[in-house]
Amino acid sequence: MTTIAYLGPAGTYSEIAALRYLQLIYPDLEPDSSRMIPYSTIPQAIDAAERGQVEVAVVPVENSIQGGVTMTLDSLWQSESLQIQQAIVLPIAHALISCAQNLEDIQTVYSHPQSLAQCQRWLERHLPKARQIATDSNTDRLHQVAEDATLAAIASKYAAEIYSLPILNFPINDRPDNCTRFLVLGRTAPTTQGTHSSLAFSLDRNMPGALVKTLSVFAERQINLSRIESRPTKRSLGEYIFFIDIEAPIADPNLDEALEELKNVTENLKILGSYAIAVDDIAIVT
Ligand SMILES: O=C(O)C(=O)C[C@]1(C(=O)O)C=C[C@@H](O)C=C1
Repeated sequence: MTTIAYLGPAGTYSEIAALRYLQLIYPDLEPDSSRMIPYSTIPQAIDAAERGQVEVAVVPVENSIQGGVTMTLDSLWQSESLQIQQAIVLPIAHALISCAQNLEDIQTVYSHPQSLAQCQRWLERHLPKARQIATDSNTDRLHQVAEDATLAAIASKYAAEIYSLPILNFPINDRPDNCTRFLVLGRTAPTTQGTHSSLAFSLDRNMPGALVKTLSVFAERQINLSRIESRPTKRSLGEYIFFIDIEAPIADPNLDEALEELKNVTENLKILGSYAIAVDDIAIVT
């Protein structure tokens, strides 16, 4: 059975996405966490898959409110062997978890920066005086929250359930349609037939119109792009890596031709994978 790295400790949305992945690849088995290994940060989980300590890592890549998860994008660009095996989109409904009797008793709220940002307006309205402390994951401080009624954490209902902690408010995300896309990353090519592909490339900054040239390679062939996002190369100001999602499998001859042409107009081109997307309206554990 597949071993999976995810952002821990137990109870994160990444764990829920990993359980969903197990359900997709072993539809006849009850998904269980025994082959899932929690890591403290997203780069550590990705690194474990890159080194072969686990078969795959399940990591968040994009949220509908906050956009790209930069740590994941940077690790993907640096990776030498990982391919996207599968994408999973999950609804994200946050709970305010605390042993406090009233909101007024809460002095500190812990959560991952993405989750704090997804609840920003609710926090400003209901907990204007509480300190917001960013943590490596949503479930990082749940043991402390269990022992001190002045503390709260933002995490899933599933997390509250597995740590046996009370939920003070639910849902507290600013938008009801909040959702996050997760990627399953592994060293082998995916076994299922892909529907989408992802690429990343850097450009020669001295080539005028370089970005337009890359985009017209797709436009000329009627290939639909569903996302374009940039990250700094970190070499110098004004140099970027572009991440592109394409609504076509890599085996599509039209895309194959486009990729050949793309090699001439990019400095460094990486094919990140061709994969299927599972979109869930309701998470298996909400
Ligand atoms: O997996 C988790 O629970 C996390 O803490 C990470 C994370 C993220 O980085 O986007 C995952 C999903 C939600 O969008 C909020 C936080």
